[in-house]
Amino acid sequence: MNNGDIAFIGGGNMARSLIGGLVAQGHAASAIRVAEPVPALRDALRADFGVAVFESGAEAVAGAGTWVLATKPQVLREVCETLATQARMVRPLVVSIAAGITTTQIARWLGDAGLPVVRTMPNTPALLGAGATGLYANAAVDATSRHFAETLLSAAGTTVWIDDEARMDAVTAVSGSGPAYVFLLAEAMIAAGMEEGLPAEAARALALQTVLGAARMLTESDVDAAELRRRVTSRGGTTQAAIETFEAGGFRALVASAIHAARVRGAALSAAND
Ligand SMILES: NC(=O)C1=CN([C@@H]2O[C@H](COP(=O)(O)OP(=O)(O)OC[C@H]3O[C@@H](n4cnc5c(N)ncnc54)[C@H](OP(=O)(O)O)[C@@H]3O)[C@@H](O)[C@H]2O)C=CC1
Ligand SMILES: O=C(O)[C@@H]1CCC=N1
Repeated sequence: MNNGDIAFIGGGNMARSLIGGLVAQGHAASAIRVAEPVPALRDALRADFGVAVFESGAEAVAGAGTWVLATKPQVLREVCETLATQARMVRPLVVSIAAGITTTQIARWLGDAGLPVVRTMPNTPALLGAGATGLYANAAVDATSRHFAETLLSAAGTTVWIDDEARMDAVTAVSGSGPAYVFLLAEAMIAAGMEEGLPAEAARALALQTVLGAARMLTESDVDAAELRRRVTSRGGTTQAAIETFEAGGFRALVASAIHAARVRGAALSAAND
């Protein structure tokens, strides 16, 4: 990696997933610096990945050419304003993973409207290198920094560039929050299997392998989701009974409403924390 050390501001769930992905891909742990106020999280990051940990952001960014903003959106303004003096001196490449917060807000809070900022939206499967990340670069990001940001997030899985920043809230709603939807489906399938008489362990083993196997079929074959679904659904059979129940209950509209609510919440986070 070029651009010097990478400083993470915030060492919580998502930063941990990204750091895990980077280290697993062979990125030098000694070149990763993390600011995290919670001592137990700092200790775990150091023990698990060998990264350098600090209590304050000011210490973590010293010598780092790339800053990854990984705190909650609600504290990001304060975090940026604390680092503004160093940002004006260093002019780092800033990579944000915060939901909702725009590149314009980040550059303004860091005290330099011309700062290169890449707004990204990863997801937690990054920990396994199986994440999906949408990226948007503001006009100040040059080709080298764009490539660097993509390399950094590639350690977490697949990357997709988004040209219009307004669409980043839709990325958040589909893939940023998306793992939770799949986990909810898995929870519901396990609970329903138990209600139908399966032992808990059997329900869990069968539901989880089904999610994994179906995800592999979706990604490893050329056949689209609708056709894969049709191939499971024998006319007059058990799947048809289940799918008709989903459709009658408004499953597609419910998914659309949930994803819309997430997108709207992303936009609201931007306004509420400005
Ligand atoms: N979780 C996910 O699946 C995804 C999250 N994101 C985004 O990632 C960001 C982080 O989310 P997530 O990891 O879930 O949240 P976490 O709360 O797990 O992590 C954020 C961490 O930052 C710490 N923190 C707070 N203030 C500071 C500060 N001034 N300097 C350094 N660290 C600080 C928090 O400590 P404390 O708890 O004491 O406040 C916390 O440990 C959010 O902006 C979110 O939108 C993006 C994609 C997916
Ligand atoms: O729930 C959230 O706000 C964050 C952003 C995407 C996933 N988790």
